[in-house]
Amino acid sequence: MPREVREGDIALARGAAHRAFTLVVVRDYEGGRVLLGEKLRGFGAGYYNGFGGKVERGETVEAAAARELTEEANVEATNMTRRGALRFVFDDKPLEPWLVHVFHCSRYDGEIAASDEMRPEWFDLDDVPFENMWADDPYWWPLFLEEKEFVGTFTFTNTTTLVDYWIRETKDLMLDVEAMTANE
Ligand SMILES: Nc1[nH]c(=O)nc2c1ncn2[C@H]1C[C@H](O)[C@@H](COP(=O)(O)OP(=O)(O)OP(=O)(O)O)O1
Repeated sequence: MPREVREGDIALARGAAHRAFTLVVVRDYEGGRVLLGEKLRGFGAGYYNGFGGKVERGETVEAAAARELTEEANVEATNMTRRGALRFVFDDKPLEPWLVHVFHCSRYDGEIAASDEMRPEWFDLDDVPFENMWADDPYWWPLFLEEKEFVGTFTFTNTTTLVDYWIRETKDLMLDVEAMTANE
């Protein structure tokens, strides 16, 4: 079982700067469903997850989130909001900690379609496949579904085994993101 720790108790591995990523979860309010994708290749292959990827040099986090959703699920978000910032610290690979910016989207243009990276699939809210998702997901999904903003840190060993974590709601997400990246 992963251990819950106090905020600040997780030292950043090697003091490395974060690598920024995005993660977009599409929610269909009328249908009571969320859209996830089965990752077909690369990091996290085999897991279901939201859509996202690396923020490219010179790109804003928002632009990266929109771009990745289009690349991976073939739709253009028309209302995306930032909802969380999750830091992932690994003791093996990758070496640098990740900062994943989580977004919520409930309206989009276009037809959802698979890409060579993701196979999209709708899930009822009470049937989210946590057994086939990253081990941190059960800790922040409740906050996401309750429309809260949240920040947290998760430490992994052997890339995918969750060792310890903290997670909390935030009333000022951007202030917390600034604090998390203050030394970069
Ligand atoms: N522990 C974790 N929990 C989670 O829910 N999502 C995670 C996660 N660790 C990584 N992610 C997400 C963040 C991001 O959306 C995705 C990883 O991004 P990718 O490796 O797919 O990046 P790119 O699409 O830029 O990669 P390439 O195009 O293959 O270079 O997985």
